[in-house]
Amino acid sequence: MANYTPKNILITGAAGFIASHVANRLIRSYPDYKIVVLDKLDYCSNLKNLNPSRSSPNFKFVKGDIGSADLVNYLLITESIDTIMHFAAQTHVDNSFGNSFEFTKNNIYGTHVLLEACKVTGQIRRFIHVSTDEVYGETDEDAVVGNHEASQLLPTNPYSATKAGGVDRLVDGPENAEFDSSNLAINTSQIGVQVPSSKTSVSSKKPALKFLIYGKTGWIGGLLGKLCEKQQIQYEYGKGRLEDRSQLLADIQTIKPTHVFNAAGVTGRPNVDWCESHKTETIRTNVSGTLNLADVCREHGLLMINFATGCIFEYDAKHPEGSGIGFKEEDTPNFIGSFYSKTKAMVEELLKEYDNVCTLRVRMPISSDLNNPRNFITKIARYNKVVNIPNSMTILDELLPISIEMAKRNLRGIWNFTNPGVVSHNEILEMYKKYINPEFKWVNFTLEEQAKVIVAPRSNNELDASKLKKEFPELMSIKESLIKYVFEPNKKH
Ligand SMILES: O=c1ccn([C@@H]2O[C@H](COP(=O)(O)OP(=O)(O)O[C@H]3O[C@H](CO)[C@@H](O)[C@H](O)[C@H]3O)[C@@H](O)[C@H]2O)c(=O)[nH]1
Repeated sequence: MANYTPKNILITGAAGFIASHVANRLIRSYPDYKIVVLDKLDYCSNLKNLNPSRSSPNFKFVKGDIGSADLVNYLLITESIDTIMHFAAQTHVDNSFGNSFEFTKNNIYGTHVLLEACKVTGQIRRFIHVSTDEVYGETDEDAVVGNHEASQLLPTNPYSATKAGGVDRLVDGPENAEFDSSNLAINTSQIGVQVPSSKTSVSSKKPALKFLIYGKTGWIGGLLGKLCEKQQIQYEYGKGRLEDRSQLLADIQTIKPTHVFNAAGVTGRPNVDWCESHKTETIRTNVSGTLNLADVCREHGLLMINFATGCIFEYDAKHPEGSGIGFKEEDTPNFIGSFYSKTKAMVEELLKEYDNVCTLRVRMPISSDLNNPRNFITKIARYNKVVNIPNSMTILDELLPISIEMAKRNLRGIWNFTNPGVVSHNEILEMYKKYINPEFKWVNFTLEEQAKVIVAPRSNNELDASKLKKEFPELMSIKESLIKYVFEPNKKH
């Protein structure tokens, strides 16, 4: 929660008196926040209240009822809502005597629908429920101490009774929810005077997540499963082939995941040169398959975390080697030297059209398992000759837990998924020598010499990891991470 800043806020009842002021103010003062307002435009609300915001790009109005679970779930998912400010309510006390059912429906059932949606989607970081001071009933005129948040609720009319009902449900909380809930009791007869909010954190409870992971036999897919077990997150591996839409549908229908991880794909054995001689197989899985899965997930309102590659760039005049100027998320790929990279760049471009996809650009992945033949360190330690070029790389031990957190935060779009900074082959092998084997020796060769022993050129680049660092300030630089996660735990000397 420490790093949480709202991005996409749902305001219910925003055409009403109080919420429209809040919505208009937020839209004006925070152009970076997307404000989605939901209101059924009942007798006590008026769309004109939102006139000041109508033309703002960060404003979206949806006419609808908070009592519709389908609508609320749909909105939370498609708009990537992370924060709810819940104002929608039937409020006219007099009406509540003759028409108490409407009050129960809106104020209790409606609130419960919202909370259930928080539980089901598992993506709401903060829920602010605007209530009323009337839940406390009458306070003696000569009372010395006013009501505090934990005071007994003694509503005296059907309206305040429904508000107390809604609040009760909120504070008890939907089980499994992981979000902060704040109750604001507002004295509507004296707008502007607010009882301070009480914060009830239920963040120690686990959210009801269920991950569907593709890539069971792969390195990253295998590690993800282990992480889920460690973090007690429910998960299952997909049985379907990515290129078979009906099998993917069957997986989603039987597993009913909250999120889908795609760590399936061909990267070639022993290396990407394999793709040069297996082009249709590469297309089938990496292109058709990935797009298929993204599309099926989109149809089901599911976020797909896609393990992609950053090997679609190479140093150029604007991003020269050693300059510290890395390629950013929005930069257009400029490396198509290998068939593998070429198709990956094409898929990335197409996936931009899918707003349910989070693309993670992994590079030269490294883990603490130095026996794994996929591990970049293992690879370069075994080659007869190695090139020596600084590159961005991904320390899986640090970054895979971050990918899970990204799913929980429902982050989308493209992310350079590497540790900040670069490290060269020789710098890694020096560390290898220091921590693992003091006898270790290696021979360097040039890219031209390397071209004679491999089929396709390899990409060398620096990715700008500042977007990831901003979201996860604790992210370590590549060299620090290498020492902490790989070399210290494997230290032999
Ligand atoms: O004789 C050699 C062969 C390769 N290399 C270098 O070793 C590194 C790894 O190359 P290679 O083993 O051929 O790996 P790739 O097949 O290019 O695989 C990398 O890129 C793939 C696609 O992104 C990822 O799936 C892999 O995990 C990642 O190691 C690169 O810097 C190469 O330039 C040498 O120094 N000497």
